[in-house]
Amino acid sequence: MNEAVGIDCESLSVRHGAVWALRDVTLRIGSGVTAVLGPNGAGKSTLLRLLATQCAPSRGSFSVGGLDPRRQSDLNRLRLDMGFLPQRFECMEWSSALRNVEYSAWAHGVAVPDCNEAAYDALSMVGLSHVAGMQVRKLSGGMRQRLGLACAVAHRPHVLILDEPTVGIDPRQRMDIRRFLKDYAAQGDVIVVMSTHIVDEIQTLASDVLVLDRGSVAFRGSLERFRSFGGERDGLGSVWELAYATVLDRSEHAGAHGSSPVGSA
Ligand SMILES: Nc1ncnc2c1ncn2[C@@H]1O[C@H](COP(=O)(O)OP(=O)(O)OP(=O)(O)O)[C@@H](O)[C@H]1O
Repeated sequence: MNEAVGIDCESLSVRHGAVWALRDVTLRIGSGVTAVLGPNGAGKSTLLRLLATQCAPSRGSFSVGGLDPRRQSDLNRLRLDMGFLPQRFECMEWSSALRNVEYSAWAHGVAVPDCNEAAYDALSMVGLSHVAGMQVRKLSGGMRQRLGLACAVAHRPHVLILDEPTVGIDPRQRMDIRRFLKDYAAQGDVIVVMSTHIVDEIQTLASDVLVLDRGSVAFRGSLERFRSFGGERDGLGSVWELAYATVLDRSEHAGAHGSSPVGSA
């Protein structure tokens, strides 16, 4: 995969009964880290699950580097080059952390003799080498989250889809994970799409920002452009939180008046 490669979404929509969890999302996600923000229920997890090929859209389509997941051969290739950390990470509770990561590496096409080294590398990357032999059920919540990240990256995918990867993790470990993700994305031909409610963490990590609101794109643009909505600090929130609030306010206003959302692309 090269620099020009990205994820192209065309009118992506997901409907659950009467609820449109995602509505006509058309955008391109390039290499680097794209942070996905939005209120509870905005459609972030739905979008990430779609991109991770865990579900199909009700309408619309997307492709990754020209691979169209509607074609079985493309889907197979795509899944081997993709890592996904879902919001609720499930794994083999009675097996060791190492076994779980080895399994994930193997399931993503790593040759059997290489799985052990790949798993150790991944555990080391997320700071879990010291619990490699421990049963997963004995890990703390934050350790589990990091294990999920290790499973997602063990096969060194070019596309990494992460649903709130830093939730429940203490501040120091959060910093380590941000550093890890930044380094991972800096390989140049890697696409990282991650959702977060910790708006401030995007400044150290993201190159691009996507804000969803009620299933639609409320903002899509560079980190710098997003920041320009932040104005001056008023003591209640950081410039990033203010930018987020401004974008959502404008999105609500635009929705109420039937005009285009802020900065959508
Ligand atoms: N399986 C489902 N059945 C019915 N409705 C669903 C289902 N999954 C999601 N939804 C609805 O779709 C909308 C988007 O949900 P989604 O989980 O994508 O939001 P989110 O932005 O990830 O929220 P959060 O920040 O709380 O994780 C919500 O209204 C949710 O209730």
